[in-house]
Amino acid sequence: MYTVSKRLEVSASHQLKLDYPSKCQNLHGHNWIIIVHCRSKELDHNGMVIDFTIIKEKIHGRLDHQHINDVMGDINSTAENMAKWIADELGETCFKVEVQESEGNIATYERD
Ligand SMILES: Nc1nc2c(c(=O)[nH]1)N=C([C@H](O)[C@H](O)COP(=O)(O)OP(=O)(O)OP(=O)(O)O)CN2
Ligand SMILES: [Zn+2]
Repeated sequence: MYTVSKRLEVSASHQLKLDYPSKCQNLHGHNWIIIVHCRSKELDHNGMVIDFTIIKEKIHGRLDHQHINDVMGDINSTAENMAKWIADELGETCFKVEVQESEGNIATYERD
């Protein structure tokens, strides 16, 4: 099994939809650190699990300097939901995504 990991930095804005009062409902921003992990038993004909540049285009290209709520539509822009959304964007080869919102706040999504 081969594994590749790609670290991305995404500067963007969001606001959470919550059923309790919170400062996080206000428009604010983060410099998210996102680590994407992809794996495959076989390499493609280019000798890759997935091209790092493709990961950057698909994720950084969609999220950086955007309003995350607009990109994710009806999905609440929590770090947990962002991690799942990123995994779904990349497809089956992506088995784990870590989303770090700030130094102490990290969410991880892993496929079963
Ligand atoms: N489980 C989750 N909890 C929270 C999320 C989330 O995505 N998943 N997100 C937020 C907000 O986005 C908010 O911006 C972060 O809140 P907070 O922890 O207060 O963030 P700080 O950067 O101020 O954290 P410090 O620990 O004070 O540095 C809230 N909760
Ligand atoms: Zn936030």
